[in-house]
Amino acid sequence: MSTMAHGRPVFEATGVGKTYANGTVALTDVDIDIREGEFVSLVGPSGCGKSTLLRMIAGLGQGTEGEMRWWEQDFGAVGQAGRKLAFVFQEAALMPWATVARNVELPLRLSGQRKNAEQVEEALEMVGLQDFRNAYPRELSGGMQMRVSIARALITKPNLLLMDEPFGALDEMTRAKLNQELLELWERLRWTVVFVTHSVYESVFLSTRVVVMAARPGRVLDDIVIDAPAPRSKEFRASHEYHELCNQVSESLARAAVL
Ligand SMILES: Nc1ncnc2c1ncn2[C@@H]1O[C@H](COP(=O)(O)OP(=O)(O)OP(=O)(O)O)[C@@H](O)[C@H]1O
Repeated sequence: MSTMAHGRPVFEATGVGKTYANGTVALTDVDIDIREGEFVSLVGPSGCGKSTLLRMIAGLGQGTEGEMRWWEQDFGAVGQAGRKLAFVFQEAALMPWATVARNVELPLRLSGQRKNAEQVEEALEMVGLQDFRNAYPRELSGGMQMRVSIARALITKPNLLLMDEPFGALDEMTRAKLNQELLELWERLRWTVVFVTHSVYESVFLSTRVVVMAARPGRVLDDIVIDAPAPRSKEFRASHEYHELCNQVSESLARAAVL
């Protein structure tokens, strides 16, 4: 899987810094290079700038220093064929008055597209929610609501999927199940993913690379390649290799915490 690091560049940041208007230095001198097909997790102590960086990759907020490139171009090129990105937030953020199908369809409607039934079905099928197309969000568990949120991102057929702690609010069992499902989708569809998490275990299970960040000011401390082959499953979680990698990320995080 490490060979994928040689794919074409999807996102590159060089010397990127971000100082908020109130003077908080959220990021300083960040260099990061994300290649096609990678699954990159951002981990680090609270306040190290993970969400800030993810939002900047999404074009939601500019840096105050440095340079960012998307598919070797500026942000203006994002949205064209082969250069689409989608964002999944920690909260499922569904419209409570609309059915699952209507929620999933939203991005297509917002872009003025009609006759979306087939694509809605396809997206629902990817997350295993075909039988819930007419249900309302309140009728679903937290894990199912998050699946709807993921389907709503997938319907746009993104090339780059940005996920900000999507499973942070779920119980361990549901989280492990959704990790497995996400990985299976990633193995099948081969998007590039940038994933923010607080969980070392989750980051190692999912990623081809774990980027460890430190706080005050937010910066990249370590970049750890997770060179375990796909498909990853319960056996990988139980393996010696997995635990070794988790230790490596934990040690790096411990260093980040005392900096
Ligand atoms: N809109 C804003 N205005 C001012 N400061 C902000 C803003 N958003 C974030 N910050 C600050 O920037 C720093 C980085 O925040 P950010 O949310 O990116 O970190 P994080 O690593 O995602 O944190 P967490 O793990 O707690 O979600 C923090 O000190 C935070 O208080």
